[in-house]
Amino acid sequence: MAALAVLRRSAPARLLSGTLCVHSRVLAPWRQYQSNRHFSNDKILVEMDESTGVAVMKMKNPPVNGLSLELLTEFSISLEKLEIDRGCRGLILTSASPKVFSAGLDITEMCGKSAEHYAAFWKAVQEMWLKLFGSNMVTIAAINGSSPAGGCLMAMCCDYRIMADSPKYAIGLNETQLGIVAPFWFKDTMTHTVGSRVTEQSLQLGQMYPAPAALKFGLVDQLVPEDKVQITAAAAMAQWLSVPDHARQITKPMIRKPIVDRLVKQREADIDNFVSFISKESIQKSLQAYMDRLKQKKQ
Ligand SMILES: CCCCCCCCCCCCC/C=C/C(=O)SCCNC(=O)CCNC(=O)[C@H](O)C(C)(C)COP(=O)(O)OP(=O)(O)OC[C@H]1O[C@@H](n2cnc3c(N)ncnc32)[C@H](O)[C@@H]1OP(=O)(O)O
Repeated sequence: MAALAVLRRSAPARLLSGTLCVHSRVLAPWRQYQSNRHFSNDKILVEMDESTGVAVMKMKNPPVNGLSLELLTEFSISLEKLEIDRGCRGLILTSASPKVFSAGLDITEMCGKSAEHYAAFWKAVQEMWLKLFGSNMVTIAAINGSSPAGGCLMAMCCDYRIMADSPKYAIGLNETQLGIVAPFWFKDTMTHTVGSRVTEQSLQLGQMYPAPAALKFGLVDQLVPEDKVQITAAAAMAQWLSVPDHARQITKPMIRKPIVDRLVKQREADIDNFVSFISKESIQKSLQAYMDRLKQKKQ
């Protein structure tokens, strides 16, 4: 068993993330974490149940859990801590705010900032994706509200998705509706989840799907009443964890490693693409107009 535990924390982590070098940097917080099984940053709350080996991670960036640079950074640090914790086998990702899982990338991080800021922000988005999509743990998204764009990306990174059964809540990659373009690794993640044809159509149209429609083509795996999302996620996790870790952990990268590697190989070029795209005056105008529409919706 000890050998298997080592396998869980070594080989697949190397295979998937390509970011093992950061482990040494997190040793100090990890020691702190050992004595305190709940930890909280400003934007991320983690509750670890030692009896089940399952951590519940809640995003808490009201009002809509916009994925800001701060949230993304805290997310990646927290996930890294769990990843190296031998007692943690599963992660349930959810929102501390009712009605919204995540509104996706915080648009204010992509408006009117410097090229250096855009580069740092995009690197944090990449890091979140590499860690979550490449995680060794069983990952389940408990989608307790709307989940556009980057929120949908996070949910798709997980192994299994449970969503609140309400037509009020929608999920999808709506980037083109903002006049922006989902990068290739967003597209790869959606293709991995629902296949090429649906992805092609969804991405071009920037389609948001109400929960019942999302279930029909497998963008989410299960719908349950809103107040049952967390308990259902815990039950699904127990089922996933009944599979021996070593077998599941060798299987997961068979599918995901080539997708992860594609971004790892061109991270810098992808950052350059993002910075040059987002800095264009026409794109800035589109984003500003979209933000104005969001605010007008309320009046
Ligand atoms: C050669 C070319 C190569 C191409 C290269 C490609 C390079 C890459 C290009 C760029 C790629 C970027 C990828 C982007 C991904 C994203 O995630 S973009 C974000 C998209 N998100 C959205 O569209 C969501 C918008 N929000 C909503 O739909 C709703 O807010 C909600 C989530 C459904 C919640 O609704 P409700 O509860 O009614 O809240 P609201 O009243 O609408 O909002 C409350 C306040 O929050 C603000 N807000 C909402 N979303 C965001 C956000 N994403 N970022 C920042 N702020 C947001 C909203 O404006 C309200 O603000 P106030 O009025 O000040 O209260």
